[in-house]
Amino acid sequence: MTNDLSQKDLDTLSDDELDAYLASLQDAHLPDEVLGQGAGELKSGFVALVGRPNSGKSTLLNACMGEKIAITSPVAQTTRRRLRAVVRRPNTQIVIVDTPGLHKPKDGLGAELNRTALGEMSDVDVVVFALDATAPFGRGDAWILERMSALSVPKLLVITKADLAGQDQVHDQIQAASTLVSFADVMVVSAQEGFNVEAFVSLVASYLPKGPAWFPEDMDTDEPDEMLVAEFIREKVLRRTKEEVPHSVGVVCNTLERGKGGLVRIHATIYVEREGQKGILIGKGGEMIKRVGTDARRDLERLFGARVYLDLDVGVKTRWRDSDREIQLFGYGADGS
Ligand SMILES: Nc1nc2c(ncn2[C@@H]2O[C@H](COP(=O)(O)OP(=O)(O)OP(=O)(O)O)[C@@H](O)[C@H]2O)c(=O)[nH]1
Repeated sequence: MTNDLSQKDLDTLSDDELDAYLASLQDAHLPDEVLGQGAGELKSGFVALVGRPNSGKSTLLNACMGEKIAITSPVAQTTRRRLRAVVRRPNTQIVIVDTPGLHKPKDGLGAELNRTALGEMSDVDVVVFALDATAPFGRGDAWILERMSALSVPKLLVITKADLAGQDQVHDQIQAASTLVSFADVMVVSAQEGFNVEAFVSLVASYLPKGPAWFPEDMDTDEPDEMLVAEFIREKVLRRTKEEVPHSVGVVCNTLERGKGGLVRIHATIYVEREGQKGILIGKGGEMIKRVGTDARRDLERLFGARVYLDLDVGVKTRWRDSDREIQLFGYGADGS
């Protein structure tokens, strides 16, 4: 089909012909390296990491990236947004989509996180089920696998935290999961020790189609800087506080400015649900909030490769986890935007 049809010609095309014409135009404007010509054909696509909370999804994503993009913690439901990050290897671009852990929801936030994770499964080229080698296989896992079994894309099983488990445990997990889903492949990894991480990347890549580079060379994630900042700060709160405080925390990055000499100035507010939690988070003489700030600044300086001035304050938003509006304002769940 010719590349310069007039509007009149376009009006005469069927839907299929119009699709083909638009695709040919798009290809004509893409550079060779994007189309996978020249340097060799590119394999690329989207891969969803799903599983129960705490199964090690975000840690595995970071290990594949070789840098920290996703926040991790021992607190279940650490991940509250779908996060896309690009793992690059020669002639390969894998967009890994980290999703919130699927669980039985106790509030509006939990329900939204589940919706997000389930939604991502249906819109990718490959789905990877992350199963913690050390956590007893349970109804939660079975529930996720039932949903996965209906998908027509390749399904992979990754057994995580191999450094903590014996061979029998790993074997039992593989058996239990494989009775519910016919996996195209299985891989056992320890993201913490770097065991089989590269093999996992190669395995995933082998299931990707040939395609365009979905992300530009200099972009590792489509997550806005403000959101990464808010999440990095939230991670430090999760790691420093206990009991009900971690789940009640939401963080907003109010301003982020790059100043003279590369200094990045950030002002963020950490919200909790009750005055008592606010007291815990500030701590005696402001000790706790200072620690959170110091921890977060260290990570943020690594992220931006620049000095960071971090100004934190603490606010209260009563029962925000049951308010759809507040959940959206924080940017949690949904399509991650
Ligand atoms: N020993 C060991 N611990 C790990 C490994 N991978 C993850 N963990 C730990 O397991 C905990 C949960 O890891 P995350 O990566 O946050 O798990 P997640 O699946 O993203 O969790 P959610 O955000 O709740 O869905 C953290 O404390 C990690 O340090 C591993 O390979 N070995």
